[in-house]
Amino acid sequence: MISIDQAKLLVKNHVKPLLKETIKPVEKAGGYYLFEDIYSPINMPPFRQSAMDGYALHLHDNLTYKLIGEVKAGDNFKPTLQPGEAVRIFTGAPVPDSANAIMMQEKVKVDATKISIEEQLDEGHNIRPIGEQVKKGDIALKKDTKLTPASIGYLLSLGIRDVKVFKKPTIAIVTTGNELIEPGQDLTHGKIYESNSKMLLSALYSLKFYDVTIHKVEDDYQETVKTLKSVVSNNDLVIITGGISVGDYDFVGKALNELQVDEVFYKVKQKPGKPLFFGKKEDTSIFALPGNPAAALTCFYVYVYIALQKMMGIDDIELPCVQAKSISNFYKNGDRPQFLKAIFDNGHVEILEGQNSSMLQTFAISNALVFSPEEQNHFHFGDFVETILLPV
Ligand SMILES: Nc1nc2c(c(=O)[nH]1)N[C@H]1C(S)=C(S)[C@@H](COP(=O)(O)OP(=O)(O)OC[C@H]3O[C@@H](n4cnc5c(N)ncnc54)[C@H](O)[C@@H]3O)O[C@H]1N2
Ligand code: MOO
Repeated sequence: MISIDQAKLLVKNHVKPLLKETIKPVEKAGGYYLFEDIYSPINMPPFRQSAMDGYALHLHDNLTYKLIGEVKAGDNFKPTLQPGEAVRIFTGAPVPDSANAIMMQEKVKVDATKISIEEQLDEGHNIRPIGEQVKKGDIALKKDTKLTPASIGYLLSLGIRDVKVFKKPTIAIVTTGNELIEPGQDLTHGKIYESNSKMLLSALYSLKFYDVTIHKVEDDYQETVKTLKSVVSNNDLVIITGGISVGDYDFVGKALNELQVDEVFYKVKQKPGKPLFFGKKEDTSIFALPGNPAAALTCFYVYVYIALQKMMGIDDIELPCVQAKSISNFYKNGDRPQFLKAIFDNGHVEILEGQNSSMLQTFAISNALVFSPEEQNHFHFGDFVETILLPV
């Protein structure tokens, strides 16, 4: 059995960045990382733009101007202004070449075709220059930039419709067990509702990994081999739950062995999630998480998360961890280091009841996992504890 730190390091060392590219419509590229620098195809703004509703002026040394016309947003109208002339203008409208300042309308008195302004203006006042944000041909966004709603808006404002981004992994989730039935079916004796697959799917979606398929196998060796063979050869990442312990019907380990998946580790000294398996077959990473739902989700956040980040080429690859003040007393049984379901709030953390690896009831209201190291078997109210913040 290896330690948690050894297991994390093995995941970090064995998972390589995918470095594959794909082209996405900009609006569907949120959460992806740019595969290459993007050069701006246009100046932004593309023309001298008015920043205010008001009057565009050809400045002279007097506070009175002659009004000679109007330019609205969207107009392709280019009046020529002599010194001392003005046009009515609106926010976003193209400023005539011969106008060199805009006075906001609140500071203008209008008298038919004459206007007077309160004070002299500097050249360029309230005019957004051409290319103020980015110039045509300059780098708009650099390779490796993560696309956010703002960067998507920015790229669209430059007229860019598709972007080349790093491909995200293709992921298969596999559940195992004869006892599993779908919500909606009758709960006959001995059966339970299958929850791990969509719980993990939802965790993947919340991290913006969408290329995910779900596969279900019964506790049957041949069926397990057949399904695992197919998913291992067709995905970058395989996440199996259940069937990895030592029972007579736990076929996952044997099947992975038959498929010549290289075992990187099996069994980690931790609670929950002791029978965690991690292996590789060529470039595919394979995790077999324990079937117990809270153990499966904890292992997802602690280990699978690292693999996902590594595949995306991200260096800062663990979930954020802070020191928080415990508002609970906690006593640990046994010597395994433990991840504890908890609620973090403004520097304080409450360790919840129901820490058993089969229980989601308190995980359902958790937003953090408190780490209880091997050597520490209790926490008291007021102690500072290592707290992993979950992306929920
Ligand atoms: N003799 C031993 N028995 C067990 C050991 C051990 O060391 N020696 N370890 C225990 C620990 S710790 C864990 S964790 C479990 C892990 O077992 P498996 O990974 O083989 O998981 P299963 O037995 O298939 O399932 C465990 C539990 O979880 C439920 N389950 C499974 N899949 C789902 C799903 N998709 N949705 C909802 N619930 C699921 C399943 O019904 C079981 O109740 O082994 C211990 N045993
Ligand atoms: O390792 Mo298991 O997840 O403790 O129940």
